[in-house]
Amino acid sequence: MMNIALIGFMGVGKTTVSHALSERLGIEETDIDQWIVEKTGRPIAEIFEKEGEQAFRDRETEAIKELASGDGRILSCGGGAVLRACNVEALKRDGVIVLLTAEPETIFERVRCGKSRPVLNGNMNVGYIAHLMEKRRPAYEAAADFAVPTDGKPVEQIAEEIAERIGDKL
Ligand SMILES: Nc1ncnc2c1ncn2[C@@H]1O[C@H](COP(=O)(O)OP(=O)(O)O)[C@@H](O)[C@H]1O
Ligand SMILES: O=C(O)C1=C[C@@H](OP(=O)(O)O)[C@@H](O)[C@H](O)C1
Ligand SMILES: [Mg+2]
Repeated sequence: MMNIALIGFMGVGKTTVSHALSERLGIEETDIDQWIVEKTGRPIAEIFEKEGEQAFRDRETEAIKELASGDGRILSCGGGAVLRACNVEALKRDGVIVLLTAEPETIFERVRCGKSRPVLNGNMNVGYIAHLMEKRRPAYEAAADFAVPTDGKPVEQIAEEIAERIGDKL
C-alpha cells in the first residue's frame, strides 16, 4: 500500500488531522516530528537551539527516507519538510501527497499560544506568517497531489474530505 503524506504550513492541522484520518481509514500514522523527538530524546525546540536548524533538517531528511520506504502509512510531516527536493522525491515515490492550507489569520489563532515552533520564535504575528507562507507556497503547491483548505472546518470533516479525494488511489 502507498503512503499518505500530509504537508503544509505550521498550524494547518497536519498532526491533528493525521490522527483522525488514521482512525477513519484504519491505517497507522507516524508524526515525523514526534519520531525525531523519540529518537533524539529532545523536543524540536531544543534540537533547533542546541544543534541548529540545519541539523534538524538533516534529522528530518533521515526520518523521511526511512519512514517513506515503509509499507504504507500516514505520515504527518513538519511544515518545512517539502523545502528539500530529496524529501519530496522520497514522499512521492510511493505515496500521495496531501496539502492542507489555511489563511494566515487562522494559523495565527491556532499557534499563537504554543512555544514549540522555533521557526516562529520572535515572529509570532500574522504579517510574518503571511510572508513565510508566500515564500513557501511554490514548494507546497509543487509537491502536492491535491489541496484541502481547512479554515472553519472541523477536523473530522477534513479527514473525510481527504479520504474521499484519495478514494481508489489507495
Ligand atoms: N480544523 C481545525 N480547526 C480548529 N483547530 C484546529 C484544526 N486543526 C488543528 N487545529 C488546532 O491547531 C493547532 C495546530 O494543529 P497541528 O495539528 O499541531 O498543526 P500542524 O501539525 O500542521 O502544525 C492545535 O492546537 C490543533 O488542535
Ligand atoms: O515549518 C517548519 O519549518 C517547522 C514545522 C514544525 O512542524 P509543524 O508544521 O507540525 O508545526 C516542525 O517540524 C519544526 O518546528 C519546523
Ligand atoms: Mg505537526
